[in-house]
Amino acid sequence: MTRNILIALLRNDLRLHDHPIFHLCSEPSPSNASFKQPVTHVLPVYVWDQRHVEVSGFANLEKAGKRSGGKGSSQFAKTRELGIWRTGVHRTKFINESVFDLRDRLRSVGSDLAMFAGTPESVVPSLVNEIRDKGDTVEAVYLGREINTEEVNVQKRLERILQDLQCPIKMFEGKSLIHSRDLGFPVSKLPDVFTHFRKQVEGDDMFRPPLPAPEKLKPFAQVSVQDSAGVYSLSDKKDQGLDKKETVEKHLLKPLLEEPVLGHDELLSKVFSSTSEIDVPHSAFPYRGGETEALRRLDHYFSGGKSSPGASYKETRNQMLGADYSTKFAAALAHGLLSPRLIAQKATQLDAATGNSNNKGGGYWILFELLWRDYFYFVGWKFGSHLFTLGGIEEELSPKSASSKAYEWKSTSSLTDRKDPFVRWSTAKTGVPMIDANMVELVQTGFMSNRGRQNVASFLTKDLGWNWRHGAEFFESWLVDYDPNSNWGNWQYVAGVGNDPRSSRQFNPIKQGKDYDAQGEYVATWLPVLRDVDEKYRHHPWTTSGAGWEHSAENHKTTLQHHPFPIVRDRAYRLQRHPLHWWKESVLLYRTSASAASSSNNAAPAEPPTRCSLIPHARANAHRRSPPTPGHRGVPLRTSFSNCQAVLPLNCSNRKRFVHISSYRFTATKQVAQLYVGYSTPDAHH
Ligand SMILES: Cc1cc2nc3c(=O)[nH]c(=O)nc-3n(C[C@H](O)[C@H](O)[C@H](O)COP(=O)(O)OP(=O)(O)OC[C@H]3O[C@@H](n4cnc5c(N)ncnc54)[C@H](O)[C@@H]3O)c2cc1C
Repeated sequence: MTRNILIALLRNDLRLHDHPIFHLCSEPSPSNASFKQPVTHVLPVYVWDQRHVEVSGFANLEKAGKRSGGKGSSQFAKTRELGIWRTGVHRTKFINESVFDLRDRLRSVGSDLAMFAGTPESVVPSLVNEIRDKGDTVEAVYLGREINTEEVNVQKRLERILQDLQCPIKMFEGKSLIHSRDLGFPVSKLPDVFTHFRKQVEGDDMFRPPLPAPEKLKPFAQVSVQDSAGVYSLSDKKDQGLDKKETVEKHLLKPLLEEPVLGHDELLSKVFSSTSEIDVPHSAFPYRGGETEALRRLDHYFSGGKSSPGASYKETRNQMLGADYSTKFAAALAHGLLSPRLIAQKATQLDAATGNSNNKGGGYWILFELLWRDYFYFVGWKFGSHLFTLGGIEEELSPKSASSKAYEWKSTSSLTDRKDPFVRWSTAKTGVPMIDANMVELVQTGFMSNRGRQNVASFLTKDLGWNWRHGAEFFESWLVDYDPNSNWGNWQYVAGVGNDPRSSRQFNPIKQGKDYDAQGEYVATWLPVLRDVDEKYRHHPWTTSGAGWEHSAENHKTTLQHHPFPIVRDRAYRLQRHPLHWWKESVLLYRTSASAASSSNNAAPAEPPTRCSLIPHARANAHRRSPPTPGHRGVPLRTSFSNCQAVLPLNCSNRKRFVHISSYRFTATKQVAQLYVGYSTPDAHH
């Protein structure tokens, strides 16, 4: 009997529940399955895409060439700017676990999964041809719709190739909480500010109910194809053990471990066992990939009514230690192990059960965050490739404002230069505990809390003035939950080139540390050297003596030999010719050191600020000025003080010279201040 086969190409939708394609392929066929001819068999297919994951660890694999979307053997799955692995060890392991879990789950409902490495544009047409050569028919190729540039290009190429083969292709939307057709406006009219978006879409019926997982699927279509460029069948290599999770993982990790990124082997060697299991005792993300584990986590988070972790989400979500302070659903969402609608349904049910249906319960706030995810998804859809450009989507939204800002992003010239500020940031050597601890956590576990992400992104882009795309690529490599829209969208947002661009979105990592990690437990967990430092000083160990910078530098040398000086101080030495940098860095260092404060020669306003962001044109002027000489009255800098947080110490010093903020004065609006930054000799200081 002729088989009529439906090919289901899976990408970031590795689950059975709320899966429109598996729903249509369930047995018996649901009433909305409008096939041309009755489908007799289904062929679920997963392809390890050579453009995203490095596949050269598989013996005799021939990579796809240009016609099939690849670049042959010259192609490595590396990022564009930094040239680091696009999918690092943690996410590679997680996806592999997820793929094998899906295979097991498919088997449990009477189906299976065909696994390949290469490109979908090579694999799918080969399958179509093979099926037809055997005298069977192909009903269609079904796949989940992706909206980002590269994925859209894959879809377009597939469409073209399948059109030539006269094989229908159909795409299904299943990534977002709200279906694009239910938004109430076309994606092109997406509001530019999140709050406006939320207010327009929020409501009791904003999301469709999730589809149930099929109890039985149509039988699996066994199809064998010959290996060729871009087509490397793992399922057909049982003799090499490539139908086993552990063997596939070993081959996938091989190139990543042989060529570690940025010297991170040092950090990773502490957590990798000889069997390449990763063991991190304090990991906030101790989870494996796969729908099975994701559903278990979902159940855990929402079980227990008022005492469930979900019920207290609003109060705990900004913490940084432990598994339950936030949902940890992001990785499951990124790879489609959990449907956002199932999470939203459970969150709503939790609020109803705990008497919190008034938008005040933990469930509501989880939904709120899922709307942020949706927002970035639709931003990615609307702005396409602008999600990835240096000028960001602001260039599209308001080109005038974007060009007036004239950011001077700094870039890394060599990843092997350990003194390079970006390399120090990415190897957890900035000397600022809140930043370094988060970076260690990321590299060792593949996860970082939202609080941490905001801080390290702000530090890289605002304190160091670094090219934000370097940071985004670094996150892409290391995050288990990497998602193009959430990652690049958030990086743009923090860098001030995305939606709602504001240059003042800058965090003070020391204050943030004190607010969210008061005892310094988080930083001491990931930077054990800080265990020996008094809790009060863990976020600024250089002030341990309490006597200001000079003494603390001595103290630092003796007690914190393995903890670097803050990078901002090092840079201050090197950038003496740029008064602006002096000023910025001095403020960063000294705003926490109460003992450094002394009086100003001008009358001080009642509440002098510490968090200052420069008005852009002052930045440009400051760069043009010649360096001030000792005794010079100072360089006037106009600053905006809308984010004031604490008292600004007025006199700042460093070992060789002293820089002081000699005076400041508020204008009538109290929004703008004139700041005079001057130098004096060490003798003159006391
Ligand atoms: C610079 C930067 C990069 C980021 N990169 C990613 C990324 O690649 N992938 C990713 O999923 N999230 C990213 N985020 C958003 C957020 O930090 C993570 O989603 C969150 O920390 C994951 O932990 P959780 O699942 O416990 O989140 P929870 O606090 O439990 O939130 C629940 C869910 O809401 C969504 N969510 C929460 N906050 C955001 C947000 N700001 N933007 C978009 N969705 C959000 C996530 O899907 C998350 O799983 C990034 C944030 C920043 C500042």
